[in-house]
Parts: sequence; C-alpha cells; structure tokens
Amino acid sequence: MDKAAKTKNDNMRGKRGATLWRLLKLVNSTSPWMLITSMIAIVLAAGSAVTGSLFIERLINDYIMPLTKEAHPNYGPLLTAIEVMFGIYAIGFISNYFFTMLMGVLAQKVQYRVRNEMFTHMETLPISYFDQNDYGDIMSRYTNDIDTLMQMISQSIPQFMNSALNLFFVIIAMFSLSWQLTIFSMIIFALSLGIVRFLTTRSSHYFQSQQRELGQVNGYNEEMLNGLKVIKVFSHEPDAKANFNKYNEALRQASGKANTYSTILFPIMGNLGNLLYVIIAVLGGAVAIEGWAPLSLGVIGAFLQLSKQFTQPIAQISQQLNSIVMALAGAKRIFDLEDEPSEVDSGDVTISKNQSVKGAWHWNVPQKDGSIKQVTVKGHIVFDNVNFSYSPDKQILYNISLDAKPREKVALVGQTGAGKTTISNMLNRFYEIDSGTITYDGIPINRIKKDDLRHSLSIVLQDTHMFTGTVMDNIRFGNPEASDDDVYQAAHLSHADEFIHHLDEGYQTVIDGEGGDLSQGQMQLLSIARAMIADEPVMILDEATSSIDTQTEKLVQAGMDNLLAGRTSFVIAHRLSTIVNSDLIMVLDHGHIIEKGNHKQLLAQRGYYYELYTGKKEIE
Ligand SMILES: Nc1ncnc2c1ncn2[C@@H]1O[C@H](COP(=O)(O)OP(=O)(O)OP(=O)(O)O)[C@@H](O)[C@H]1O
Repeated sequence: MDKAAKTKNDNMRGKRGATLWRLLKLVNSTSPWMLITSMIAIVLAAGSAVTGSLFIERLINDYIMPLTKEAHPNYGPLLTAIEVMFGIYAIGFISNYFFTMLMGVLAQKVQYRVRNEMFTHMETLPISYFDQNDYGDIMSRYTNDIDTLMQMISQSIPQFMNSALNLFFVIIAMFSLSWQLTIFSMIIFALSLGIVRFLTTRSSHYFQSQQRELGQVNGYNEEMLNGLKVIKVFSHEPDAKANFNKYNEALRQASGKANTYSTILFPIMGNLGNLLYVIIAVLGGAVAIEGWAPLSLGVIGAFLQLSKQFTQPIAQISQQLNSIVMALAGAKRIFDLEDEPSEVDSGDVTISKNQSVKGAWHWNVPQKDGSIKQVTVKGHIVFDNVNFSYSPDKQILYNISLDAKPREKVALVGQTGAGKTTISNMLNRFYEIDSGTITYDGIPINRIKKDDLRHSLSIVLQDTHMFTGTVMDNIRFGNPEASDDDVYQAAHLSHADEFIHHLDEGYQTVIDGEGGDLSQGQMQLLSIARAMIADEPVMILDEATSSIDTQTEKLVQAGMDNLLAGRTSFVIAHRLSTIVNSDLIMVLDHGHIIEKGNHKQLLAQRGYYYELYTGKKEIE
C-alpha cells in the first residue's frame, strides 16, 4: 500500500473510532442503567458458557470416574453436580435473554431520540442546505441509516462484545487446562485460517471477474437488442453471434473457476470447528495414553467442548465487525446532519400583534439605554443596490433598488429565471444578500429576528401545499390562535366558503397532504384564506400559473384583491392581466431592473414591458 493510501486508511479508521465513541456516549446518555446492566449481562453470559465447559472436567474426573470404580455407585453427588452445571447454564441463558432484550429496548430509545434530534435540528438549517443535498439523500438518513444504527446497537455491538469476551474466556480456560494442547490448537487454527483466507481471496477474485463478464454479456445483449433492426438491415448477424459467443465463453470460464473455489471453500469453512475437534480428540487421546503429558479424561472432555466454543466466536466477530463498519458509515451520515451549522440569527428586533385588533402589528426595537421602543408596523420596504448570488460563480441579482411604500402593490415581471422569486427570497432572508441593504420600516432586515421577520410576511406560493387535516385546520394553519369565526370570515373574504359549503362535511372535511379531491383552484382559494387569517402586514404572492377554469379564476382574483387590500404586496406575475392595477411594476431581465413605473408609464415608454404586454415578447 502506498503512503497516501495508508494515510487515507488511517484517517478513515480514526473517523470511525470517533463516530463509534460518539455513538457510545449517545447510547450511554440515553439510558446509563440499561447499558450497564446489559454489559454485566454480557459478561455473565460469556463467563457462564465457559464455566459450564470447564465444569465438564470436574464432572468427569471427580464425579463420573469414581463411580466407574465403585461396586454400588452412589449417584447423589453426581446429580448435585449436574444441578450445579444446569444452574451455570441457566445463568448464561437468563443473562443472554436480558442483554438481548435490554439492548433491543435501548436501541429503540436511541432511535426515537436520534429521529427527534435530527428533525429538530433539520428545522433550524438554512434553505441553502436543502439546495445542496437532495431530498432522497436526507430521507435515507431517517430510514436506512437509522435502521442500520438500530440493528448495530441492538445486535451487532452486543453480539460482538459477547463473542469477543467468549473468545477471551475460552482462551484463558484452555490455557488453564493444558497449555500444550492450547498452543497446538492455535497453530492448527491459524493454519486453517490461512487456507480459508487464501481460498476466500481467490474465490472473491473469480467472483468479481464472473460479475464483470456477466456485465459484459448483458451489456452486449442490450446493445444488440436495441440495434436489432440495424444489424438485420446490414446483415451483421454472424458477427453479432460470434461476438456474443466470445463474451459468453469468457463468462462460462469465470463462473467455472468461481464455482470451483466456492465448492471447496464452504465445506471447509463450515467444518473448521469439527476438524479441530477431531484433531484434538486424536492427539489428546494419544498424549494421555502415551503419558507424554498429564492429561486426564476430564481435561480432554472439557477441552473438546472449549475447542468448539473457540472457533464459533471468531467467525461471529468478523461478521459483526462487518456490520458495525457498515452501520458506522450510516451513523456518521446522521451525525453529519446533526453537525450542520444552524441558521444564524443575530436579530434583536421582534414583532408582536394585538390579537384583538385587525392589522395591529408593532416592532419592539431595543434602544441603546436598554429600553424597548414600540413602533407600528407600516410595511415600507426598501431595497438599495442589492446584489446576490446563490453560488459565488454566478451572480443572480444586480443592483436591485426598489421602494415599496405602505399598502402599495408592487409587481415583479420578467421572463422565467429573471430573478423574481429570488427577490422574495431576499426579503424573507432565506438567503443572505452579498451587498446592499434591505430595510423594513427603516429597520435593516438583518436586525429583525428571522422568525419575526417571516412572521410579518405572508407568502402565497404557486405550490399550494395542504397538510393532512380538516379544511378548518388548513386555514387555521395561518394563525393557530384564530377562532372558528375568524376562519369563517377569512374563508368568506377569500371566496373559499362557496366551495367549502359544497363539501360533504363542510369545514370538517378531511383533506390529505396532496389536497385530496380538491381542484387546483380550490386549493388556491384555501391558501388565500390561510394568508388572510394570518393577517400579516406584507404579502408576497407567487402567482399561480396552473390553468384553472375561468369561473374559479375570477373567484381567486377577487379573493386576492381582498387579501391585498390594505397591505404592502409583492406580486410575482406570470400573467400581466392581473397586475395592470399595480402601483409599481418592476421589469426584470437576467437579474437587472430594466424598467420601472406603473402600467401607464411603462406602456408609454414603449420598451420591454410594452412588448410583453402587446404580445411581441413571450413572458415564458
Ligand atoms: N436555490 C437555487 N440555487 C441556485 N440557483 C438558483 C436557485 N434558485 C434559483 N436559482 C437560479 O436563479 C435564477 C433566478 O431564478 P428565480 O427563481 O428567481 O427566477 P424567476 O424569475 O422567479 O423564474 P420563474 O418565473 O420561472 O419562477 C435562475 O437562473 C435560477 O436557475
């Protein structure tokens, strides 16, 4: 192995060690008593298995052998000894049951905790994290990674510890019986392990080439099937067949070799323990008979039992180690998510609302002398020379300046990808601007606590997401404090109540996360009602592009007009018909504001907006 590869391997091992350590701390802090009790049970289980085997020596030498020499054997002491042995194995059985059960419960507790922690932390992550990591990958941390973690805690780790302790105790016990036989057994075992390793390497080499050749055959087959017509047209069948035979022959040879090794390997692996057993029995017997070493029948009996216990844990340890390594990779992905830095928020200005008065919002601005000044929220938003890029290599917004006065309707117009949604992302601080300033009632928005800032902005998105629950719940989502009457009023103003009354159970109709049987237009009406009930001073409206019937469209439009009345609003327009009455229309092109003014002024300019409006240019 070269130096770089070795360093990489060492690093990986170091990281795995750190992950394992962190995981153990997590398990321990979840329930220390369960962990400690399980550890004690694991030691007891391993200890009693070995003690049971060691007891065979005394059973034979002290209880059975003397009986063979007596004319009238007294079986009493033997029965007592058997009871003791039974007791030892019973302790082993109970301990085994305990640690398996306790670790299973503990793993479930850890799983519950990790899921909660991950979700809670995920909620604090900036939107940019979700741009860089795809949903499938994040989801698999909640499913696959947590499952393997659970399996590792409930099975792999306790079994690994049990096997390792077993091995340790067995070796000590074997040495205590006969060091000569122990060393001999180890040599035989090491030799057979060497053979197995050799065969495994060879066989995995041939299995890999079998897979490779199989891939070639399948790939060739697929290519030929796709190009069947061309092959026939050019009469290339004989060539195709000859090539196929070549690949097929290579596959046959590789499979043959892989098969040869595997047929040798599996019986050897399966019978390694038996082999050692037979060799020890023959050799032990020979030593005892010839008197080369003081070996009693009891020692040979116990030793034989231990030799079986010796090979088993070794196979298990390597198996458990494999699953632990795999699960640690999953645990690392979970910890990586938990270690992602949360969105920073240094804002000190908060917002509050007088619930009993509609639209009565105010800022709480801390003053230098420590007092809090309350300022009424007006909804005056100013962008001054704002520049922004999602990634450093591609600027999206250039010198954006705009002044949205309280209660004005500002429309953002431009072709797809011009940067309209990005402007709204700046306002609610999903992303931080590169330079320039954005103020809200004269307060720089980075002084406002993010939650409060977002609380003061109502967003009606193109994507009208509903949550599983009743229609009532879905509207109330905009303001959990709202009374039923508030919900009815919001539904009435947004014109949603007409269709709600026609639903089987009215406001109590349950809809699922996808919106159930509701049409696109109905979902839009519900999301307008939701925004209405939130009663926030500033609205951002990402206008729907989906086609809805003209009747519903009129309702949606009327609902929107009611919603926007009396609030500052930003409308991301996809159809110009809906924004001609705006106070200010900003025309964007590739992140630049190229024109601004009201509808009349822009038409008079006869520029880009004029071309869009008159249909000389397409909006999308
Ligand atoms: N999360 C993101 N990460 C990187 N680039 C993005 C991201 N979101 C948008 N962009 C890019 O920023 C540019 C502006 O996108 P934006 O969504 O603001 O346009 P838009 O005018 O709202 O378009 P549309 O009318 O299609 O909604 C596009 O080039 C887009 O590819």
